[in-house]
Amino acid sequence: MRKIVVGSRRSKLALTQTNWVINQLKSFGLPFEFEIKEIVTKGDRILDVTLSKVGGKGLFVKEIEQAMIDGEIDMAVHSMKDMPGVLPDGLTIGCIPKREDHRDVLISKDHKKLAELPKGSVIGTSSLRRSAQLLIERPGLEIKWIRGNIDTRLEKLKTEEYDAIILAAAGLSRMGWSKEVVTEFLEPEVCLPAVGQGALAIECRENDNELLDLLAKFTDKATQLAVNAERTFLTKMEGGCQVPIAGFATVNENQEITFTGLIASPDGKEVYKQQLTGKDPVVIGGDVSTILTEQGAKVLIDRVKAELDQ
Ligand SMILES: NCc1[nH]cc(CCC(=O)O)c1CC(=O)O
Repeated sequence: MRKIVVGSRRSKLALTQTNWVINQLKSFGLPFEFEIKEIVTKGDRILDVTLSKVGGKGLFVKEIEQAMIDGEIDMAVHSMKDMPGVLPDGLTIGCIPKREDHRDVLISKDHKKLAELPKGSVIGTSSLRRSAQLLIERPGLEIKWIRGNIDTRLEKLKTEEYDAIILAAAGLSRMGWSKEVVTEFLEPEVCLPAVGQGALAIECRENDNELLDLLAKFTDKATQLAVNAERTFLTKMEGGCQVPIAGFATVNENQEITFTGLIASPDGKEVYKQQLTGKDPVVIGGDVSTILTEQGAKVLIDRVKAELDQ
């Protein structure tokens, strides 16, 4: 019987997601054994700087990918939104399970919704995407960076000078937090999610056909289409988490994809947003990128990146 070694970060969310996927795969009753190997990534070691300054996305996945290339592990479960747009040679996303809740949520100290928070309220987030969109909606709010895993952030809301924090609904529900901690679910019209938010990526070696056959059974077609449109947009815009970039797609019963892409300045004063519907995820993700670029979004991205480098 083949033993599949699954690499995972040591965080509670990563281990929960990894165990969930393994249990789903086991339920197919196929002749595989699974073993988890924990890997500490750069993103886990560096906790005191904002993500955008230390290199954004790849942080949580690079070391895990190297272990896969070296044959130390066979597969890994990532949050899709932590995945860079382009994968290293030899690796592939073998499976995309059905997406969890795609929304961001507001959790505030005295249960005040976004519209009710007094001017000057301090919101904890380290995502430029979230802060830019909050400032578009409520220019009077103050943003304060916050780092750490989900539990740490909820604790900091209680003990530090934050009036509210923003988290992904998917992370909360995978960790078993009840909906009761949530003050308000932010719909995509208010806070467009990160590319891939709420979805998982199961990564493996491109030539591991045995494992790829198993993983194929577990892919959700609608999620795959949506994520494909979103990631095409991400790659074409050359965004990372260094710039406020958001992209979210839904798929209807006729397999039609509606994709919305957004690029904004960190202060929320400059916004480029476009929605398209179509059948081909690569075409609509690419077309939204082209339209936003023509409107000036690429110039904005380059400017924001140059400011960060200073
Ligand atoms: N930024 C870190 C991160 N990466 C994935 C999730 C969980 C949600 C998801 O899978 O999209 C989170 C936590 C959060 O943003 O609140």
